[in-house]
Amino acid sequence: MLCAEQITVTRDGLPVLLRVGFSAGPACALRVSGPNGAGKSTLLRVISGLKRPDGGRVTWQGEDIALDFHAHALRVAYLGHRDGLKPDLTVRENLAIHRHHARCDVTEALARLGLPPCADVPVRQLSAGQKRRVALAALMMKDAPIWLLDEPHLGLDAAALLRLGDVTRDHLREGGIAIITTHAELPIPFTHIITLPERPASWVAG
Ligand SMILES: Nc1ncnc2c1ncn2[C@@H]1O[C@H](COP(=O)(O)OP(=O)(O)OP(=O)(O)O)[C@@H](O)[C@H]1O
Repeated sequence: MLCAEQITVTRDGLPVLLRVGFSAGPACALRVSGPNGAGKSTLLRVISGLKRPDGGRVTWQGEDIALDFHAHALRVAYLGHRDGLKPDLTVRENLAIHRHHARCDVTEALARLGLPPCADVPVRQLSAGQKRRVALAALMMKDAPIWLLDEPHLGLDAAALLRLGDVTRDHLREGGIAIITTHAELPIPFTHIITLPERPASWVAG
């Protein structure tokens, strides 16, 4: 069970998140919604352990993730706005980086995201949507129970959105957790939704 308890984050002395909480167990698909600037990406970074909250805590199986960030990083697969790929390596070589302790091999990951035609192309030559597919293939290779997807639909065409839905549903069927920020309709059976409120004007530094 993953729990966020009373998460508060401030920037420049002003709150971005104020006492946000949720629990997510096996097969939970949590949609995080809210207007631009509401703190969705910030919440994902806190759950990933990349950002420490100013108040509250995140726990996994009842234990504060702050006790061992290295262990937490191993259980999280995070897709941020940037794809985190190595531009001079081919698609296949980028995925091969994740082959140790992977939940599937490179060939399967390529196939699941429709990437075989560009498997041997350097990533820098790919379109934005193709890069996003590679990032998703890398994510599904990681044997991690917690998926954190920050606007995963960006750049994806209709076929790729269906593939995103397929791999996410498989992850949920295997007992995984998916926490997803999105402004789009995704083919994912969300079981929980949290909506972050718009930041009051008095909270936004001007
Ligand atoms: N590096 C930063 N320094 C200062 N303030 C920041 C920084 N990053 C984000 N913020 C503030 O935190 C607020 C929340 O940002 P965040 O990226 O979490 O929002 P979001 O809900 O993901 O927005 P969007 O829908 O536009 O992606 C923003 O309004 C911004 O004012």
